[in-house]
Amino acid sequence: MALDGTPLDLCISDDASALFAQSDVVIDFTAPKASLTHARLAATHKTPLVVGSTGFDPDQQAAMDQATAYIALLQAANFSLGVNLLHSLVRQAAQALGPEFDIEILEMHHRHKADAPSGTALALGEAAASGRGIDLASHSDRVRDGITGPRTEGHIGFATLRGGDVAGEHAVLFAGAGERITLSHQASDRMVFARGAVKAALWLVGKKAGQYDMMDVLGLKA
Ligand SMILES: NC(=O)C1=CN([C@@H]2O[C@H](COP(=O)(O)OP(=O)(O)OC[C@H]3O[C@@H](n4cnc5c(N)ncnc54)[C@H](OP(=O)(O)O)[C@@H]3O)[C@@H](O)[C@H]2O)C=CC1
Ligand SMILES: O=C(O)C1=N[C@H](C(=O)O)C[C@H](O)C1
Repeated sequence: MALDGTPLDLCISDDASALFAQSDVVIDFTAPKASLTHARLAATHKTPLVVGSTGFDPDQQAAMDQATAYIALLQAANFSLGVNLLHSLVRQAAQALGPEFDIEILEMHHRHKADAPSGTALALGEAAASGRGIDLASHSDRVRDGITGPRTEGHIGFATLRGGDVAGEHAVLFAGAGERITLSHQASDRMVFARGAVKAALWLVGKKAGQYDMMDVLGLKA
């Protein structure tokens, strides 16, 4: 029942298997281990699945990828229009500016966030690395502490802030000699993620098994 008394027609249950069996599509924003369980249930019931959870380690992500042989799986670290557009802008800037510009990615989230750097920061890192033509895993500095020495040339740096109720802020800095460009996005309301996820779920129904992301939904694929 909504606050104004309107019936919501929602069913709340702890039977995930029944949920997957009876749904046209499922949206999951939980945590990596739970999302893996849900991907297995989705594969069993052939139910399309939208996943927003972040913080998967490489083995967990590989297991998620395997599910795409059986179901339409749409996974995205960020369901806002702005961040998905930012991916394209970052790739373009990284390519145009070249290696004389150092790339640093800064993110801030609310005090409850479990994973760092955020999934969005890592995805923006992937976009920058692809614009640069480098592999992110072997060209990133995710933590700096103590006598670190000079910046490692060509690496992409990450910095993480946590506090309060910040919905999600990301900035990608391109720092060169005598000038700096910053591309940034601020989410001021977590509803942008919820609305994006519902849009993605409606888009995913009826799609063949495979891997999809928010760029597919928004028509932003290069
Ligand atoms: N892609 C995007 O656009 C966005 C992604 N996220 C990501 O979504 C995830 C959740 O974030 P957030 O909502 O802030 O986190 P919360 O901790 O507020 O919510 C997580 C929810 O998942 C539930 N949950 C955890 N494990 C299970 C399980 N095994 N079975 C069923 N439910 C489970 C929790 O239930 P309980 O409370 O009972 O433990 C809780 O309700 C994070 O990984 C976050 O980074 C968040 C916002 C946007
Ligand atoms: O945990 C959050 O809140 C968010 N998580 C996602 C991430 O890790 O990038 C997306 C958004 O920034 C909010």
